Amino acid sequence: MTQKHPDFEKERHRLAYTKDYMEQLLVESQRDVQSAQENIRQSMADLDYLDSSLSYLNILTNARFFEMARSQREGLEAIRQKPYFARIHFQKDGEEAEELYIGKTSLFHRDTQEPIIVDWRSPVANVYYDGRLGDIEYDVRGERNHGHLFSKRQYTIEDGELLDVRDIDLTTNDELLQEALSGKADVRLTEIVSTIQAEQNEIIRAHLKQPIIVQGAAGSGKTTIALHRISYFLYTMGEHFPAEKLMILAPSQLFMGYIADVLPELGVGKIQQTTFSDYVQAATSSKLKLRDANEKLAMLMEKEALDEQTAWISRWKGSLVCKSLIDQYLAELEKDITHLFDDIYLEKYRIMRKERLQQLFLTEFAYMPVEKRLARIKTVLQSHVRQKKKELLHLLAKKYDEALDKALFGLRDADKRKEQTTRLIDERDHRLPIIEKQSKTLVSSYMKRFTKHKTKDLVQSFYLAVPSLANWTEAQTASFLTYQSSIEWENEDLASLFYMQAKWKGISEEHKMRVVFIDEVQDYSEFQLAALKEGLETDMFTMVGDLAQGIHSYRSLTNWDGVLDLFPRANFQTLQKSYRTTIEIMTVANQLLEQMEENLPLVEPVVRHGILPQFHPADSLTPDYVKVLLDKIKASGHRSIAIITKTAVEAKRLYGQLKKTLAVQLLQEGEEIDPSCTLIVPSHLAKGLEFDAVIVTALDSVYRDHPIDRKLLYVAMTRPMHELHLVAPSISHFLFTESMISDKNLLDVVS
Ligand SMILES: Nc1ncnc2c1ncn2[C@@H]1O[C@H](COP(=O)(O)OP(=O)(O)OP(=O)(O)O)[C@@H](O)[C@H]1O
Repeated sequence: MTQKHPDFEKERHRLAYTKDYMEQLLVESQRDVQSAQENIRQSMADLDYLDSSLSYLNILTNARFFEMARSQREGLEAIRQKPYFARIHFQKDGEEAEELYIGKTSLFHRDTQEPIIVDWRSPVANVYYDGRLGDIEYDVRGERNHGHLFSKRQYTIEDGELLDVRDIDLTTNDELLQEALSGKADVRLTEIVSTIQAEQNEIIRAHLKQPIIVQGAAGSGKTTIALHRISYFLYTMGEHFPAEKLMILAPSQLFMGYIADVLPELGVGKIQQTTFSDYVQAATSSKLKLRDANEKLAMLMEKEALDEQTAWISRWKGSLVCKSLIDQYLAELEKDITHLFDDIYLEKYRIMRKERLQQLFLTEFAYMPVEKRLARIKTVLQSHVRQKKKELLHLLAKKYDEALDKALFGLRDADKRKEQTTRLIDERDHRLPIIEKQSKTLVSSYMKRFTKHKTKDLVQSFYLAVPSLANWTEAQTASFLTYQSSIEWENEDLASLFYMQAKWKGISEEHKMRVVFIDEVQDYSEFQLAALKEGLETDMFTMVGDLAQGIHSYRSLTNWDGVLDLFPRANFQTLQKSYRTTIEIMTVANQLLEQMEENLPLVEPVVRHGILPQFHPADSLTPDYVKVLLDKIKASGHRSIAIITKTAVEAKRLYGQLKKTLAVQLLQEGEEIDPSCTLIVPSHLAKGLEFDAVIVTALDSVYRDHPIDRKLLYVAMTRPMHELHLVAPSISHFLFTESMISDKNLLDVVS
């Protein structure tokens, strides 16, 4: 048995003290909840015969009290089994040294205000993640603080029991991290607050109002970090940015399920979680039947390359050239609208000149989207008409009064006088009500000349107009028009759609997010990012991705330069270390990375060893073979296992073959992962996921020496944490040569 830490007993007492205090609070908050409930019940009963406003007030106050007590109770219960995970012994300059225990939320002693637990997101906790021992500096709301860090200590606490205590300094390996990485056999992502590494901490806490772009290796924790940054953001800036104004854009519905449990664990609720496609459709009120994005990918995987036309159009739709052509197109439409303005008359009086209206439209309201400008002009006109009508009625009434006076007192001839006054009275009684009536409908009938358009119709008419705006050859124009007539909507059109909405109608308050987090950003085009940024009028974006996994690169980013141009204030960070995979697996995956055009540095796995990846030469995967293999993997203690195929067709075929005898699930977009099954998943859908062990197959088709295949294979190979198995008739199906096996000893061949 290993030696216990000399302070173990002391720490056990400290834990007992914390737990006791928490129990006491739990009892109190339970009492508070009950008393609030009782008060509400009483006030309800009193409603009928007491002054009801007083009872309502009572109900409201108690409801608020109830909510507070309940949320305190829930908070305490969430950390009951593991109140904290680390301690720093720290002295701020000019103050007494303190021992601060760091956990998922903070807890202060009600009477003494002593911090019993300090939140991991608090400024001082940064010292734990960032600080080396000795003299250190840290920021609190932009102010530099100095201090001295004497020690950092970590705890293993399970079910409220202290199991281990260890001090960490520069020389000790981070055992807690090692433990965290070697365990975990879940198909879901978890929070990592106790083992966040310094380079990850830097990204989580990087200036929150500044955009950040992270190029991170597979398994470097990008998704995890993005989620922790959200939690940190709300903790630090939640007062100014409510959770409803934060949005995380995930690559798929499937992925959202995969991250769903982490956010509540990190104390994050209510934030918008969606995909780019769903968000754009909601924000533009369009329901689109989008062509399956993977159709093109499948085409790419079968052919040498997408046919030049298709690739060219996809690239163009995601480019800033397309964006500037929309600007040109909209400028033309604006011109057309400008010509529609006429002088506006109330009865026979001109009450506003068209030049004034044009000036409002083109200059004064130019900062607004087109339809918003027209709506504003309508309001301006309405109040102007109201005003003018009043003036006019007053003026005319006065004019008729004077004329009547003149007729009554100026005309001697009684007949003439009568005729004149009657005429004047008739005329007045006819005209004034007409003015009154006309004024009511004048503006709305004037505004009818400006027809409203659906955003998606505008995009379609833009596409029809493009050939006259772009410098295309006849052949390009012809292929574009043929292409457009063959499809309805596809992922590539979403940028135009969102941008058009922003410029023409504006993004409604409900969809106007103020802070955006994007995972797998390498799959976005420059235009998609530009459209989001302009439409939302913010650059507070956290963007994480990996160019090596850019399997849609025919239509998305191939380098970061363009994104840096779009976000000139951005902080650019790279993460090279992989926390997911063993050294043995990463060494094989790195062979692929070396062959890629992106020139990305090799991934450094954290020091964790496992078995060599195994190559199983086989023409097919029979149920018997899979069963033996799965049993062997499970015997090593691994639970989450996936078979990753190259194509969706192969996945389906394998599923058909295995489902009768084995518990397998064919993973499809929009489905939940069933942890009790072995998953069968095509490589493009495996992106972002992780498993204990992965079996990569290339049975029906080979991974070719082609950028897209290399990326797909790289994605597949970087999914496992512990074991990688490759199954194909020949090792060349995985882009490896025999010498890699014999000379470099990278793989084990299992016959
Ligand atoms: N500091 C850490 N402590 C413990 N586990 C970590 C840490 N950082 C990352 N991990 C784990 O490493 C794995 C990979 O993390 P994550 O999925 O966030 O990486 P990623 O960069 O998004 O990967 P990919 O690009 O392959 O999708 C997860 O299991 C995560 O919990």
